[in-house]
Amino acid sequence: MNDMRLPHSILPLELNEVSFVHRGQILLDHISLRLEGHGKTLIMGPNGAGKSLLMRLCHGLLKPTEGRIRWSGHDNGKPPRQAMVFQRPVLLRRSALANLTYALAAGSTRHTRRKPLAWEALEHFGLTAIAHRPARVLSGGEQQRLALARAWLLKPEVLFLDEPTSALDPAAIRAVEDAVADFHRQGTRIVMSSHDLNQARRLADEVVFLYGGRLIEHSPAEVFFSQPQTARARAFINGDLVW
Ligand SMILES: Nc1ncnc2c1ncn2[C@@H]1O[C@H](COP(=O)(O)OP(=O)(O)OP(=O)(O)O)[C@@H](O)[C@H]1O
Repeated sequence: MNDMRLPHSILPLELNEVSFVHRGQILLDHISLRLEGHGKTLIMGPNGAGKSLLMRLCHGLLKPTEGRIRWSGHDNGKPPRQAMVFQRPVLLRRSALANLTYALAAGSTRHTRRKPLAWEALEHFGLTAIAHRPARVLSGGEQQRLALARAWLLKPEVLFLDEPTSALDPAAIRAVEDAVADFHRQGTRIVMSSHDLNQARRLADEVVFLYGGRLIEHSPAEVFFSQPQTARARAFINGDLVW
């Protein structure tokens, strides 16, 4: 597949004082963040810190209560060249192959191109043997690879992954991490949340650390892991309970 970067980039992604409030509870609190370049950003933080919410807002599934999210300087809502993979993949009650051809149809790919492209993606993600199986009976690892194959077909410039490996065994985790590296090699900007410190050390170029809905640190991975700036990040890295 060709380099996924196109001449007119949707980056930088800029969040300016973004808050998300639900029933009077501040779940994300004045987050300002700028993502650009070609790195892999790991969003880290304890349960309930707001990692998923932050990515859903960036992806355009939710609207901020306050503040502004801009792609490449525009407030135009969801830009087309970004995709999201969830912890539990959302798949249609159809075969694996049909999940892919459906996504291509929704993206208005010509009818005659859909099956060849879908087979190419199945092959790329090692899924040809299960092409005709209903997506919902696939194992967790196969479902996640199918979700990645679907995202791959969209050629996203930015890929959000919300704890994509949290329910998987080591071999399936490896397959997802290899796929993430593959996306990145093809030019896709990665933004991924994870609880797993080892995984973050393996993958991250930079870390965004959230705590209680606030952005506490945003730094290069080597700085975050060797010289965290806050006691909370230090405790998190040491595996202490963070309250
Ligand atoms: N769409 C929503 N509407 C209202 N509240 C929400 C919504 N999504 C999440 N929340 C709440 O916001 C808080 C942060 O949730 P979020 O899922 O972003 O945390 P997280 O850091 O991803 O946690 P985990 O690591 O457990 O997945 C939680 O208290 C959650 O109940």
